[in-house]
Amino acid sequence: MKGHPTLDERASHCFGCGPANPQGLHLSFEIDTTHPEAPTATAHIQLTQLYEGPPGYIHGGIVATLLDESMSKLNRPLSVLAMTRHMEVDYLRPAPLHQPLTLISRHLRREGRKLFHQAELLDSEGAVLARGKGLFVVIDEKLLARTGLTQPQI
Ligand SMILES: CCCCC/C=C\C/C=C\C/C=C\C/C=C\CCCC(=O)SCCNC(=O)CCNC(=O)[C@H](O)C(C)(C)COP(=O)(O)OP(=O)(O)OC[C@H]1O[C@@H](n2cnc3c(N)ncnc32)[C@H](O)[C@@H]1OP(=O)(O)O
Repeated sequence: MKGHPTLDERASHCFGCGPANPQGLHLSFEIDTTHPEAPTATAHIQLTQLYEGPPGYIHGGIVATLLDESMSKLNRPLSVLAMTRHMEVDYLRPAPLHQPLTLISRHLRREGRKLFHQAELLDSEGAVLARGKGLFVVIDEKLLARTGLTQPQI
């Protein structure tokens, strides 16, 4: 790694998706840009007891993390660097550990530097366990430069 690290290099310890974080969730997403104005991001997950909240179920903070991470993955296909400014979560049903679940996010609309996304956590039968809505705000170059980061190829 020479010179300033790129964002991808610095993100390798991201709790949600960083491959180098031994404590992280190691989420991996498939991005679908069939409709470039409305990309989606999908991940297939199955969590262990490390992430337990209520006995047998995923901790609510982890559910929020899953939804946040999933929505954040829509920013790059939309060619922006953005951070979560506001998000809300509906916990509809307890999300079980040790079972295959699907995480899917989609871009809803953009208003200037504000991007509105949505994400859902689904069980294997397609029932929605949790839904998040997020406002992501495009970060400016000054904030990025303050962290010593350079832009990735987006
Ligand atoms: C620090 C550099 C980071 C560089 C990396 C950047 C991106 C990351 C990309 C890849 C990273 C790889 C791994 C992924 C990592 C994490 C994934 C999950 C994502 C996250 O986990 S990321 C962490 C949590 N995140 C934060 O740590 C943000 C802290 N925050 C800030 O740093 C500032 O907040 C900022 C810069 C975001 C904006 O700051 P700001 O000063 O420019 O803008 P302001 O806050 O004023 O709001 C803007 C407009 O939102 C409107 N507004 C507010 N609330 C509203 C609501 N409820 N409904 C409707 N509109 C609302 C206002 O009304 C205004 O609207 P308007 O402009 O029209 O007036």
